[in-house]
Amino acid sequence: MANLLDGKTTAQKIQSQLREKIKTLEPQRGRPPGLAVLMVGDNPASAVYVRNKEKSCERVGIASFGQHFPADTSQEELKEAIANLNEDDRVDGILVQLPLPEHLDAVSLLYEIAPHKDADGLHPMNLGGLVRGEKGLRSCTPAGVMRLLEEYQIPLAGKRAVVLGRSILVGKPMALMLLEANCTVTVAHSRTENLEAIASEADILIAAVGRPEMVGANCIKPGAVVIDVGINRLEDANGKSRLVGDVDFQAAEPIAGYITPVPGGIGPMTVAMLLQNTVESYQKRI
Ligand SMILES: Nc1nc(=O)c2c([nH]1)NC[C@@H]1CN(c3ccc(C(=O)N[C@@H](CCC(=O)O)C(=O)O)cc3)C=[N+]21
Ligand SMILES: [Mg+2]
Repeated sequence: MANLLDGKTTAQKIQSQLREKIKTLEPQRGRPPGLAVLMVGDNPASAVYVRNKEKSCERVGIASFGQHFPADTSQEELKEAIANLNEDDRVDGILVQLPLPEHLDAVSLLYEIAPHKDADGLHPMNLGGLVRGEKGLRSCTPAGVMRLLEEYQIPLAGKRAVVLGRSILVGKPMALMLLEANCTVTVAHSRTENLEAIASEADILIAAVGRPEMVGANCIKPGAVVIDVGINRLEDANGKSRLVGDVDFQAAEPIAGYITPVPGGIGPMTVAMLLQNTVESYQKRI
């Protein structure tokens, strides 16, 4: 049976370290770090994540400046809200919760966030820094994956990594971070031919496709490190909802060497990295 990569415990450890850091910095600074999460509309999954983020902020001592906008909010109104937060000295991190309602253009909004307050690492400036291998704010989910691999001292240099998915939020930055860690990286996606054959060559397999339990036994090399980034809410016959990843955990666990659970894997690591990015911006500001 595979070893479990415990994101929940690791995230708690990171959060306690951040809490200690804030305790020493806050008296010197005269204010706590601040994070603003902007949510538009009533996507129930987003509402859960945003609530989790705010609870975690409270636990470590980060002030929340979250704003919840109605579904029919205009692009201009959001731009103005971001501009105000850019100017607000109490705010160190800004995040626009994705996905946004159809009528809004997420890509152009991400340009509006001041790069030094970009807690999600999605501003073109920060993505560009990642491409160039510079230090800077990093996308939270792939950063969480890297941090968890580091925690368990998984060797990466020279290993074959396969990323399933090519989103701007996860797949693309994930591939670049693995490349920076000297993996040999392949990105596979919905148009990839022979996906199973490619996946099963991976020493490190990252599943970020957004399809419940799509990655099965035929995708996994014996002993591989399997990282499940998927968060899918399924309803069972009794109408009860349960959370599953992109990996068929039951099928994968006997084959993999290491595996992340869902829940308790990359989800909590994502939140921990968001808080860490916020504290990093706070430390850098005068
Ligand atoms: N701009 C932006 N940045 C994001 O980082 C971002 C986003 N948009 N949109 C949505 C996704 C999803 N996401 C999660 C965060 C925490 C959990 C999390 O805490 N999951 C818990 C369980 C939570 C539950 O019970 O529902 C776990 O996996 O153990 C999951 C998913 C951040 N996202
Ligand atoms: Mg895809």
